[in-house]
Amino acid sequence: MSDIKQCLRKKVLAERRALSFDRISSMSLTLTENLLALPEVNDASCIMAFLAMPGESNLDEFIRIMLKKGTRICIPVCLPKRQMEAGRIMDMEHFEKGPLGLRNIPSGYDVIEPEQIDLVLVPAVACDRQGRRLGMGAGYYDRYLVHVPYEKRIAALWDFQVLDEDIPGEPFDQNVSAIVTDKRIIRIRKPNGVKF
Ligand SMILES: Nc1nc2c(c(=O)[nH]1)N(C=O)[C@@H](CNc1ccc(C(=O)N[C@@H](CCC(=O)O)C(=O)O)cc1)CN2
Ligand SMILES: Nc1ncnc2c1ncn2[C@@H]1O[C@H](COP(=O)(O)OP(=O)(O)OP(=O)(O)O)[C@@H](O)[C@H]1O
Repeated sequence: MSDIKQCLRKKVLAERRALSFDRISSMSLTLTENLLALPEVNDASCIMAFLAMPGESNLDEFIRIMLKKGTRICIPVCLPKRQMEAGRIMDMEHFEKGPLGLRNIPSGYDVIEPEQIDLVLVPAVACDRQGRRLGMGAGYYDRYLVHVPYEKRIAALWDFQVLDEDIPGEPFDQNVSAIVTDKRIIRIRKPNGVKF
């Protein structure tokens, strides 16, 4: 993996670790508002979200609102060989402790196939303006998003994680078509003839 990627990851993760509780609370509020303003969110009957690890963009309130509205919500479940599947959640309780401070669903969940998902909210350590994403470095999302059309992939992260500099692309990287933060909604212009 490129040194530039590793260096960027380290820098942004350090910024994330330094966030105060109050700052996270206020950023979560506006991120939730921006997500709720997306037509894709209102049109979806099934959304794959994620359960934030400490410091990460937090979708908890968004998920609660969508569950109340009757939208089906699923979250990533890590499988062997760095594969993932989408497990359905019915509420925001009863999780188990996973690595990196992640909350995992206990076994017995319903698996939702990628074809049934209308929108995937993708976590990222950083994104650039072209929709290239830098993740935790395990490639889980790169493998999963192959099964999800480009238009259905939207990154949800804190605004300072959107970088002005380009993230070096690698052949297996899967881009997102939009980025939602606590401050803005960025639509990525797909260059003519380019297939992601
Ligand atoms: N909220 C959220 N959920 C997510 C992701 C994410 O970025 N954010 N992922 C995005 O990809 C996947 C999880 N990614 C992971 C990436 C690395 C390790 C990992 O390195 N695990 C080490 C233990 C590390 C530790 O505890 O310090 C290991 O299993 O050995 C685990 C999960 C799926 N779920
Ligand atoms: N479709 C794929 N098939 C096989 N290997 C892959 C695939 N996609 C990515 N990888 C491998 O996964 C590793 C991690 O990729 P990368 O650094 O882009 O992860 P990331 O996007 O930062 O992490 P994540 O998706 O877990 O958040 C790379 O070394 C790459 O070789």
